[in-house]
Amino acid sequence: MSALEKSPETAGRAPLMTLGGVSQVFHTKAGPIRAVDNINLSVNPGEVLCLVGESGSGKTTAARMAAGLARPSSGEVAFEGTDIWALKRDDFTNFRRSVQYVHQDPYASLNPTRTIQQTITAPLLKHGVVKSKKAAAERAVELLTKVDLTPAENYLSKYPHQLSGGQRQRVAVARALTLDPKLIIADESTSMLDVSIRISVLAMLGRLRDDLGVGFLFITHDLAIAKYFGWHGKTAVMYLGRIVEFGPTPKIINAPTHPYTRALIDAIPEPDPDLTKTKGRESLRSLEIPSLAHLPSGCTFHPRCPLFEDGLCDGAVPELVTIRSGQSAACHVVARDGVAALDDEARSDEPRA
Ligand SMILES: Nc1ncnc2c1ncn2[C@@H]1O[C@H](COP(=O)(O)OP(=O)(O)OP(=O)(O)O)[C@@H](O)[C@H]1O
Repeated sequence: MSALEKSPETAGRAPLMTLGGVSQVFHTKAGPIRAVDNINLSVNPGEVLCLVGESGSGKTTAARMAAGLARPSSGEVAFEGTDIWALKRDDFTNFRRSVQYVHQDPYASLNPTRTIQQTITAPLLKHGVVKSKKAAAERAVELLTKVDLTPAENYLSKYPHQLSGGQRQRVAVARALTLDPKLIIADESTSMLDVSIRISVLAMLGRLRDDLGVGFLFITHDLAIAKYFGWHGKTAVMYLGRIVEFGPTPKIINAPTHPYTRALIDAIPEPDPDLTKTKGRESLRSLEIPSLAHLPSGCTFHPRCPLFEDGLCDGAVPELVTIRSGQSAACHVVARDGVAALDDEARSDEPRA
């Protein structure tokens, strides 16, 4: 199944969000760089889609296009079946209300001169969600309680600098909920927090995911976090602007079919250092990530890939094709030989050359 195909239960309904053949080119001093290259993705109502990849793989650029914060160089971003860049002004405003972006660094996104109450009530009043300041204050208390900032009254008069990182992130989530979004885009929203706080914020987000039925586009560089948050959803793995593997999260974690996904999974540390898996790293031909300004030909993973075959992998760009039910990968060797190619690699210490 390609990233755009619909599952039987959603067939006939437009996905909530679709990125169709979307690219983003930035013109830099080093020349044009294709930060996102022709990606296809969709999120259905209430579904979690995790976008995973190393730093610089294009996750934030893709997320900003999904949120309507940046216009793609080519391709279509559709919300509930309609191209967002063809929407009339009022409809675009409604779209922006329906899709809320929760940023990695809440300190940068919360206004330092506004109290928490002002932060939460401003969008409620601006968009006419409530009729009076009193109703807005009551709703602020409800929303702060929803994100586990209790008793909420203790937080209303505080400023962002008086809160911890975890508390600020909860305020950012509460603010995102003010306009009853249908989709929340959470961009590395726990990566700056200490581990124990990260887990409690993730647990809170997980509860909202289950209780509110909101769709999530969940961006992380950490497959372990995608596993935790998106187990019942789908995961797309990005590498240098392209999607290299897509499928249900349990399949991506337990039975990855792209050598890059396997390397990412092998790099997840085990709690016991003696058990730390490093095999994937060892079998990579190079640890260096190529520059977007000078991309390798063909499959851009080929200079690092343990399955590299001369003339095949450095030729054409591999398409994302179904490898097994519901799971697709962009790898010439796996597309040709099936997952047996990966088993061969596991049996051999020597990379193919
Ligand atoms: N406005 C811009 N102008 C030029 N280059 C940009 C711009 N925004 C992003 N890039 C480049 O595009 C590439 C992808 O960046 P992006 O932030 O989308 O990646 P990412 O996967 O989200 O990484 P990170 O996890 O570090 O945020 C990077 O090489 C980045 O330097």
